[in-house]
Amino acid sequence: MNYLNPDLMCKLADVSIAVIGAGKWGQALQFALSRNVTCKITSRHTKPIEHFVSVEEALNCEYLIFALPAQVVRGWLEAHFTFHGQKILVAAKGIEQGSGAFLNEIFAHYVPKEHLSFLSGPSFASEVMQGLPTAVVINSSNEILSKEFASFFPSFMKTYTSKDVIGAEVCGAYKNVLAIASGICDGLKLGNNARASLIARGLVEMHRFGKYFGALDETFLGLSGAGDLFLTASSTLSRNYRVGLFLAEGKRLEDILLALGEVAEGVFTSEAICELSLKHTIYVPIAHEIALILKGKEPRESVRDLLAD
Ligand SMILES: NC(=O)C1=CN([C@@H]2O[C@H](COP(=O)(O)OP(=O)(O)OC[C@H]3O[C@@H](n4cnc5c(N)ncnc54)[C@H](OP(=O)(O)O)[C@@H]3O)[C@@H](O)[C@H]2O)C=CC1
Ligand SMILES: O=C(CO)COP(=O)(O)O
Repeated sequence: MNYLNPDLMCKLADVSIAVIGAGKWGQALQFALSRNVTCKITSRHTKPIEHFVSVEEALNCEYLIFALPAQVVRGWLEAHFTFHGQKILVAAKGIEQGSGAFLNEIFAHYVPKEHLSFLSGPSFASEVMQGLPTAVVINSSNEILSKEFASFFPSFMKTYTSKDVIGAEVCGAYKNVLAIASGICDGLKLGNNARASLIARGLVEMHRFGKYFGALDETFLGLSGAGDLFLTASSTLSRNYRVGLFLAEGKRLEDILLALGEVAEGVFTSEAICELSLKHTIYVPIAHEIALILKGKEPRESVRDLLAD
């Protein structure tokens, strides 16, 4: 059943929109948007998906949704993208390792700010793929753009809008690191008290980090912050949480990532957060310990250090 009014449905029929990146999230977003619009999709590898098109054809669409891992976005834009008025929704969640650049900073080299928006909130691709109720936030300095993208989403996905781009970005990226921490905590069987404390302290830590970059308090209490953190840090559906579980079992990171076969952004973002916190003197003890564990530190030693801190 579609409850959209007939005028809006006529307009939606003409929308030209494509998803860039046919991984788990890209395919789930295409599935969701296809309830209302004809949504094309493209990817590095050709896939047998309806409305799969070439990169060139996708880039000719008026609306583009980027569902690529954060670490490859800059290279992809450099290789393929020319701006000719497209409106963009960035669906990735991560901070670039090495530069410490936020995605809005990377995209700003290619696209004017008023053409950019960012998706956030608790949204496992596998549940969106089943049409289960999901709430997300579209964040942009351009509220008209946020509302345009919001109008494309199906009724099972409730969309909110916000102007706090940096807040949404920090929350989406930081919670992946905290999900690894939570997976480690559960993998070590430290108990429910420990996990709740870790998630609560994690929320304080990501708030402190985000405030430094100008994020709004309310973003951390809402869907983008607490919502996505609670989801990801407490479910084996999360790839980042599963990375943590396997690290606690003593598995090697290379083997974990190979077996995962999908991106776990927290692995790279933990390093980016450490780089930024060092540069700007921000206290980020959990992200710091996760970065050390990913480089080989014994997880139990990190727990001891965090408790002693
Ligand atoms: N999965 C989820 O539940 C959610 C994911 N996200 C975020 O969305 C982003 C994408 O995640 P997800 O789709 O799940 O990840 P996947 O690992 O499932 O897919 C990654 C996609 O990126 C493409 N890709 C990988 N490396 C390159 C490269 N070097 N050049 C071009 N394309 C590349 C792959 O293309 P190909 O398959 O053609 O090789 C694939 O389409 C991440 O930032 C993630 O945090 C956000 C919310 C929910
Ligand atoms: O961002 C997500 C849900 O909102 C997906 O988390 P994972 O990448 O850890 O699976």
